[in-house]
Amino acid sequence: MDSRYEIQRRAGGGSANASPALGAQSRRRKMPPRPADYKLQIIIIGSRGVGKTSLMERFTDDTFCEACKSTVGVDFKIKTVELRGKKIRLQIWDTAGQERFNSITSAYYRGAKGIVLVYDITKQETFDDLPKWMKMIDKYASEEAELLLVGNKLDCETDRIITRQTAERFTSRISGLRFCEASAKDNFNVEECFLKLVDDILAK
Ligand SMILES: Nc1nc2c(ncn2[C@@H]2O[C@H](COP(=O)(O)OP(=O)(O)OP(=O)(O)O)[C@@H](O)[C@H]2O)c(=O)[nH]1
Repeated sequence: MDSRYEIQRRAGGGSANASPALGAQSRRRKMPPRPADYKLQIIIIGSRGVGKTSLMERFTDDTFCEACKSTVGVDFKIKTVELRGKKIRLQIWDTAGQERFNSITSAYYRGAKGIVLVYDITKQETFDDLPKWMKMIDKYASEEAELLLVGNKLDCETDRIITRQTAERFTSRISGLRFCEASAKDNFNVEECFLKLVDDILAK
């Protein structure tokens, strides 16, 4: 993985300047955490059951839930990362995939600097829904927002319906849309996808 993509460790930062007389434990207690240089909001959207919550939880807590409850409305988690020498506090919004929540979830698009649009590589309908989600982005999100399409459940390769080429063809028709495949279950490419998005936001 690119060495720039270094996840911030909660404890120990900046302890080299502390008095040598202090033990490691007290140094940790005395040092106030360095405030974040940037605060960014990222929103995860896509059809029901594609793995939005699972991707968020894998990225923020490194956990995976086999039988998660469907998201009602919106939920969020915080994760702090270091990229390009900056400390960035990410607020990640996980939205419900069910259409009946669209009026609630659409309110969260505007503030997002990054949008993660997810489909399930084993479910045709979740890919067919992408134009509908793109319309939601056009309608509610900032034009400045960075967009990332994620084909999730890569661990289910034998059940794959949507080829990588098909998804790449879709991506190439939409300016500024990036693409990656990942598995929240196997923890494959999840961190890389999120960090690439954040890096693109910072580069802007
Ligand atoms: N095999 C596999 N299953 C996954 C993966 N990611 C999520 N799942 C499963 O897919 C189901 C739905 O996952 P969620 O994360 O709840 O999906 P969601 O998109 O948040 O769903 P809604 O909240 O209903 O919109 C769960 O049973 C997960 O365990 C993955 O990468 N691989």
